[in-house]
Amino acid sequence: MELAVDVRALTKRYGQKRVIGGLDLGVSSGVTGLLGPNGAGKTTLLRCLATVLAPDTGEVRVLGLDPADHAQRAALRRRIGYLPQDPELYGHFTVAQMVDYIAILKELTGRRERLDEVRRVLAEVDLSAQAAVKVKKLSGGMRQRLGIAVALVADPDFIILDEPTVGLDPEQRMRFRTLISRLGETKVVLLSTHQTEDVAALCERVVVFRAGAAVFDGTPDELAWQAEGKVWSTVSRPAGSEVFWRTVDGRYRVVGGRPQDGQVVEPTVEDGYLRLLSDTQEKIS
Ligand SMILES: Nc1ncnc2c1ncn2[C@@H]1O[C@H](COP(=O)(O)OP(=O)(O)OP(=O)(O)O)[C@@H](O)[C@H]1O
Repeated sequence: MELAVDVRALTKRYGQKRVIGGLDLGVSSGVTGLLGPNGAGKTTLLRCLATVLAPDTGEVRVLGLDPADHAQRAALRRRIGYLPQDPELYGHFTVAQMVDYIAILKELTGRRERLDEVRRVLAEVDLSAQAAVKVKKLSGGMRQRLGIAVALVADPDFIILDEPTVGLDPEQRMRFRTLISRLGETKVVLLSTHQTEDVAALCERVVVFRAGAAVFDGTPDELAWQAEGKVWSTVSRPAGSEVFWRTVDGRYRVVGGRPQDGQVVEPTVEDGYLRLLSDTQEKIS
């Protein structure tokens, strides 16, 4: 199967700072999540794939097209939907006008066709009732949903979402998961997030980024297994330097070495992620 995203030896610097160093990544289908701490390079990678940033070195092919080539880049842009970290939305437009504007940029020329498309994507993100509201009057979560709607205009084959669930309330997050899971059946979706629950719920594959390198690539279950036998529940506060936090039942959840009186518990994706980060931190330091 041809890879939808094929990245070889990609590097990107900002001035002297190397943000991505020799990354290889292939994505074929479905929903892939990028996890990683702040500053790991997730947004930089997504911007390179969305053709808004050129890598310094390396090869990138998206949907078989080369973003470095002018004609292929234009062809690719027609097939990409992108939610940036800070989507540019025009406050004085209504919600419907904003989506219509993007539909024009996406070369939907017929008025009827655009009207249908505006209705379709607003319904997807549950914003139909706000179609006539000015963008500047939307709440943060509604703005985020509008950003997602904009990314879905013209039915793109490759959907890139940079922290799509930021600001969404629990109900809208569930709705978003259903939407993305459905899209993942026929489209390629790549999203970055800090929400390990979203990764567990909707990604078939997860890539963990750290300091511009992929330090894990596998299924959410495989990420959880990174912490197998290393997650504990205990009544007393751990004395060591392990990662731990207090849970609602008043006990402590510890990821690392066995604390005194610790009972081993089933790891989650979050546990696996924390374990992986502390392991790679130990190797870095
Ligand atoms: N335009 C820029 N100029 C200079 N440095 C930048 C620029 N954009 C990002 N950086 C730096 O590059 C590094 C990677 O940033 P990036 O936004 O790609 O990380 P991220 O993994 O998306 O982080 P977050 O989870 O906080 O969004 C950071 O150290 C950041 O400060």
